[in-house]
Amino acid sequence: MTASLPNKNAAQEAPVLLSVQHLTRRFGGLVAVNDVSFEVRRGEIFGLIGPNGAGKTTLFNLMTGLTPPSSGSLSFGGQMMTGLAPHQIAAEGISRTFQNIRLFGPLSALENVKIAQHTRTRAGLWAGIFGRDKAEERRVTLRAWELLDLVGLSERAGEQAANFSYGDQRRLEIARALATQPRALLLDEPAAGMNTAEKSVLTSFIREVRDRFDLTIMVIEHHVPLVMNLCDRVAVLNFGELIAIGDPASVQRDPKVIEAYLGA
Ligand SMILES: Nc1ncnc2c1ncn2[C@@H]1O[C@H](COP(=O)(O)OP(=O)(O)OP(=O)(O)O)[C@@H](O)[C@H]1O
Repeated sequence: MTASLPNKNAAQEAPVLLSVQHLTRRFGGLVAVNDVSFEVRRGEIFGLIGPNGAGKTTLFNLMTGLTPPSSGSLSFGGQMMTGLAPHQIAAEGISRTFQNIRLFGPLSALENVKIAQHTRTRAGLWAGIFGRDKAEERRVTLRAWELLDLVGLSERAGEQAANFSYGDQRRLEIARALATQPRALLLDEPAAGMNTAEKSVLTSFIREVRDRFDLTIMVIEHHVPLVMNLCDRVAVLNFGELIAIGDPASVQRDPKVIEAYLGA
């Protein structure tokens, strides 16, 4: 696996891919995401941090259609995504992983990646359930092998996902997310549950995935050294509000950010 430098300058000049405008989500009296606006440029690795309960996962849920916004909008590649169902947003090219891993535990790693491809294959979901034609099946299987190889799991393709370590399950989740051929990948705490050795290779792995698939990546992560090393820019949420955005070093020095973390 080859490490690459963050393409910070390239990302700064690249066109905007994701535009979040005044996104707000209320749950009863609680404003989980409060009038949040920012833009992510093509090719960026964009971090989203903040204390527990700050609204990070809710923001990902809003961006992937799992939770409808109370107000505000998301556009992707200039196209409005607000109001689309999760499978439509995935088909447009925004894919994600989850904080609580959502693999099919009893199925093999290979089957997990094959099933994830249904949003992109010609025959769609019905074929995922009732079987594809032979040529399509071969293509889907080959691509699943390629993705497992990329995340370093091809030698365990036949093993049940439930038997994998946390770190390997997270890598398998990334392979699944890539199976839909996204343009943007949203990673919700990819280092959670990983041991130190797994965490140390995660940065170069995520950069390699970005470079190889020409992706734009947003990442929620509590592990601060990882965020600081990995991300071109970082946004900070606190009580649902965007309190800081910028390069990792300046965000880390921002008094509002320091106060949010010390007060948490
Ligand atoms: N479906 C829901 N119904 C009611 N409240 C919710 C719901 N989802 C999230 N919340 C609340 O919204 C707030 C933001 O939660 P969210 O999970 O987005 O935070 P987070 O920044 O991802 O936290 P963590 O770092 O702990 O995962 C919390 O107060 C949470 O309890």
